[in-house]
Amino acid sequence: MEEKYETLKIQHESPNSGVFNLIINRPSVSNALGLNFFSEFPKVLNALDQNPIVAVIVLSGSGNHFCGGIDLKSLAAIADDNSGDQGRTRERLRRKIKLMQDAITAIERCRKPVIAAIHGACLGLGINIVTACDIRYCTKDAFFSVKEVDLAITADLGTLQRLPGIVGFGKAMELSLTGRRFSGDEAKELGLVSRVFGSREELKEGVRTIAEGIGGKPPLAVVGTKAVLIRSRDVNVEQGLDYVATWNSSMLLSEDLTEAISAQKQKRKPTFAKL
Ligand SMILES: CC/C=C\C=C\CC(=O)SCCNC(=O)CCNC(=O)[C@H](O)C(C)(C)COP(=O)(O)OP(=O)(O)OC[C@H]1O[C@@H](n2cnc3c(N)ncnc32)[C@H](O)[C@@H]1OP(=O)(O)O
Repeated sequence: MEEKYETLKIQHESPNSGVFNLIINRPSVSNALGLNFFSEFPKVLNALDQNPIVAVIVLSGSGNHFCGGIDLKSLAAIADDNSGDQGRTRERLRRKIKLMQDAITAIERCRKPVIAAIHGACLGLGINIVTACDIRYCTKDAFFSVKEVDLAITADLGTLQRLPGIVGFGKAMELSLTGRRFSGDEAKELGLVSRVFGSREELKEGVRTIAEGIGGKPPLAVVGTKAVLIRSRDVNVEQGLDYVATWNSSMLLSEDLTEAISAQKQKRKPTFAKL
């Protein structure tokens, strides 16, 4: 994790903390992201996932905005490939889109919770990213837009699949067809974010406290809750219950369980081994 990245920065909250800040780091272009983001992001998330010190990841943006969307300069490079036969050209583009989708889905594949802390603009690609996150918070001055439709793009990196489950089908349709801007307060009303903070400092501090809280919980139960909720979203109740039965039949009996129960009885703070 010492590696340098072009689009991202990693900060450990403090030496004793399980919270790591993953920061989108292209402030000079409002954190607009090009192709290199899609190769760096899943690599970094996987490294954080595999690192036992990491309990929770907080995703934020440097500079004035969370994410100004796809880098409009690189959008042309993604789509502008007309070499060779049409079939092969289209198949190449399909593969590129699938790789970009996988980069966003890496958030869900990461076992550790990923919390989005959003300030300023969260546009297009930004919405694809935050809808894949496990929890979202924002500042009062944050603004959002499912902007793809205005650029003649059918959003293809997850917004149309994940947003309806978060805000409801009708609202997702309205936001995606109009591409209209909406505020942090409306995002809260819609259920897109869980809480709105008055300033960026308050967002940072509030999210850090929440992340530290989750980071202090039994790690097996935290990763289990994320895995089972995401799985249950995509299958029916019976299949979801079957999945959690199998999950718990292999992971319920753990030292975490003994420690959690003892600590509660003894009215002390529990300590858990890292994952
Ligand atoms: C296969 C397809 C996959 C994914 C597709 C995703 C679709 C999308 O993401 S759609 C959304 C695309 N984004 C936009 O349309 C946003 C355009 N930008 C803005 O609206 C504004 O710049 C802003 C983000 C709201 C920021 O406004 P402000 O704070 O007033 O700063 P500016 O002076 O406007 O911008 C500063 C600097 O950033 C550059 N920039 C902003 N956004 C982008 C972008 N998306 N791509 C490239 N560059 C961007 C802007 O040009 C400025 O740079 P200068 O060098 O100073 O010009």
